[in-house]
Amino acid sequence: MAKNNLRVSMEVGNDGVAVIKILNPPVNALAPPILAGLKEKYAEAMRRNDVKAIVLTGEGGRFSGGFDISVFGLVHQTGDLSKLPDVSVELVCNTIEDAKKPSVAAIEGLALGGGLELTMGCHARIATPKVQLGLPELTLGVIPGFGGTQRLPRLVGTPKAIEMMLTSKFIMSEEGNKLGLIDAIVSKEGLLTVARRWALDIAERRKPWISSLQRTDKLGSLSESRKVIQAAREQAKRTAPNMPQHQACLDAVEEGIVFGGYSGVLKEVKLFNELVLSDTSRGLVHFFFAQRAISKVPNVTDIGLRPRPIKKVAVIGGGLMGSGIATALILSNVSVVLKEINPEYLQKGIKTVEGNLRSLVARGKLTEDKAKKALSILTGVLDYSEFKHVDMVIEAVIESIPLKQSIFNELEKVCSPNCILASNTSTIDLNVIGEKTSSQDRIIGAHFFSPAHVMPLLEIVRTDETSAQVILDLMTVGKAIKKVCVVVGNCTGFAVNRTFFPYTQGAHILANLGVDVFKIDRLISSFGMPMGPFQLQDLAGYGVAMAVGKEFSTAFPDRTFKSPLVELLLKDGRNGKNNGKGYYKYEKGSKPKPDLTVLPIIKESIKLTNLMPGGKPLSLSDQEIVEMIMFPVVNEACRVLDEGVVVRASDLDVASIHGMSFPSYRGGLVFWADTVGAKHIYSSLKKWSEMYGNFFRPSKFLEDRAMKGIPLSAPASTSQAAKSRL
Ligand SMILES: C[C@H](O)CC(=O)SCCNC(=O)CCNC(=O)[C@H](O)C(C)(C)COP(=O)(O)OP(=O)(O)OC[C@H]1O[C@@H](n2cnc3c(N)ncnc32)[C@H](O)[C@@H]1OP(=O)(O)O
Repeated sequence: MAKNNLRVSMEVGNDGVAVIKILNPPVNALAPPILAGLKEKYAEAMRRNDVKAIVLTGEGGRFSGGFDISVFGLVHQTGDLSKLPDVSVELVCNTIEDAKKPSVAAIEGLALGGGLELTMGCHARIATPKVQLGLPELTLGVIPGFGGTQRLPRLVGTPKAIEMMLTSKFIMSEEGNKLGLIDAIVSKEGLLTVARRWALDIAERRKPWISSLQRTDKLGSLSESRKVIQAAREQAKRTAPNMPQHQACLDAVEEGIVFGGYSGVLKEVKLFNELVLSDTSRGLVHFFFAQRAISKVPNVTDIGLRPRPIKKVAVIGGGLMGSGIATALILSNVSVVLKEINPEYLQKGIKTVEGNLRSLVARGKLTEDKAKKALSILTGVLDYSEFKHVDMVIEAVIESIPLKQSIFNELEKVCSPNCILASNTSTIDLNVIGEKTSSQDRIIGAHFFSPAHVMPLLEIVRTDETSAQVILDLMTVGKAIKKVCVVVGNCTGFAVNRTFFPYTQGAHILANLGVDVFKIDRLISSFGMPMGPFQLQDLAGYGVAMAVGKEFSTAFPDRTFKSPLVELLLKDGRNGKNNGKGYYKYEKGSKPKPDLTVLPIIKESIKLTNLMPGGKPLSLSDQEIVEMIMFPVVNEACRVLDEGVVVRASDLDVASIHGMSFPSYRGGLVFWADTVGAKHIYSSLKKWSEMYGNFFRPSKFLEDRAMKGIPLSAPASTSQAAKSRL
């Protein structure tokens, strides 16, 4: 964030209105100097006799994106809470709300978090159309801390306020106006004029002088409010079991309703200060900045290149992946030519796209109109004649090297020389795919995760030859279709699948050591993964497990564990969720239930592998079970970092969260590993490798860092950087 031009200005007009303006591009974050500046300007406005009222606004078309999140980072590093200025009582209550001159907020663009909280301390709020209003603090592991938990319920009612805070979703100014959060919506041109007049009207008592904190008219009765809060508590227990900020937010709301707004404000500050220091906040704040860092790719985004427009994309293959990719593109207004090899497959592909859109409409995520519009820019084709007009091709056919090579060979002939040639392969080396072409500079991996129109991650895989322009173009398309794009180097499994291949294998080792598979799944779910490794395998289907297992055992034979279990399950007629029979039973309309008839099959596998020391099942603590599954994943992440497959460790954090649903409140895989400590991970893996074999053998990178006490996330040394694949 640019710090040099950060300031608060004040201009007093002939009408007696002081316009106080926040300037801290790009989002007018409320950094400590801005908050100090606000206090200073307010003091001046109170002193000056020529000031009757105040308009508070933001420069550059945005009111404010809230408190400066980098200050949380500083608090996390130092543990020093004094870095958090007293804003809630000092500035919002005493300086703005209880002032002897009224304030009106003039809001453009967005008012989020502390930004919205400042406006709620004002005596009225005027906004332009389509302003984003919200309190997303829970996504940072804290609660609103400038009085938001008190004033929002008083302005929009308790149920809506709780919904807005617990989901962290913003509303638009139009809805805010209906709810009573916004007093009037006016055009951009009229904003300051109306706000000034409104402020004077309050000062001269033509309009009511309302302090939000004193209001009670929207709170409803105590018993009603308690019911709403209790229901929210129950829901949060289910949806956010490991996140303390949800219950804390409800505690603050409840305090204010029971004991009054000011008590609520004091409770809120207390809870806020406790939460800022929590591991959850540390993880989520790290994740916030990590997500923003991925868009900065050295020698790609910092060399003055401009993205070329990508308006039309050809997708080859209408299977699950191809049709998902096509859906993602047309949903964001990118025209798609979907190619298949015969009318039957083509029809099936188009039907899948239609089905994807229908299910989004059914879930209220898309309107009928938008679905129709999206379909209107999809064309099905059986040959390459349309390809000369496309800006990019994404190949999404089965994982066959000769097939992919022949397709890329053909593409080179039929596409324009500037067309980007992308493959959605999840395993095959891109250099091999492009081997028979002379277009290596425009060949790139576009690795979507299934279902491609739902999963947020797009791994952009570059080779040594891929040009910076092509990488930038794919990053731009990815962003346009609302994907989180992480640029990675070329290796088996790329960053995510490579890092996580030991996840299932570790689980299989434990199963073969006699640990209950359902217990493993339960513990891994409580760790924060959406489901355990066995349920995940059921979901993906055993065919995938076999294919992926083969790929990794070829690439990394020294450390793959070959479990006979999947083959035995297949032999028993099980194929996971696909046929309703796996480790779990799948019946329509009910949750998967552990299928105890799988136990003899696991026993057979145990017999074949003969891993159990003395033939007895291993007795492990819950923590050891989680660690024996997650530490090998960290170990592989270390190799990925060592080989420079990602630009920075935090990219792997983002990729693990968006690609594998690793819990965001743990900050991502590497961040979490550093909270556990390299030393403990290393010594545990070393011990297990001696007991159970090479699968657990710690990598050199992990060993080095553990010995030297360097965090795994620390940037690579010069010698390591030299090996980078990026
Ligand atoms: C006490 C209070 O209750 C506590 C708080 O207020 S906590 C803060 C609550 N506010 C938020 O959570 C909003 C966080 N910001 C956002 O969601 C989005 O940045 C946004 C919707 C404001 C803008 O999105 P977008 O236009 O896509 O820009 P985006 O790339 O995210 O951000 C632009 C830059 O501003 C920075 N930024 C955004 N909000 C920031 C904030 N509140 N503090 C510090 N930096 C911030 C980003 O890190 C990024 O910096 P970079 O260019 O150096 O990478």
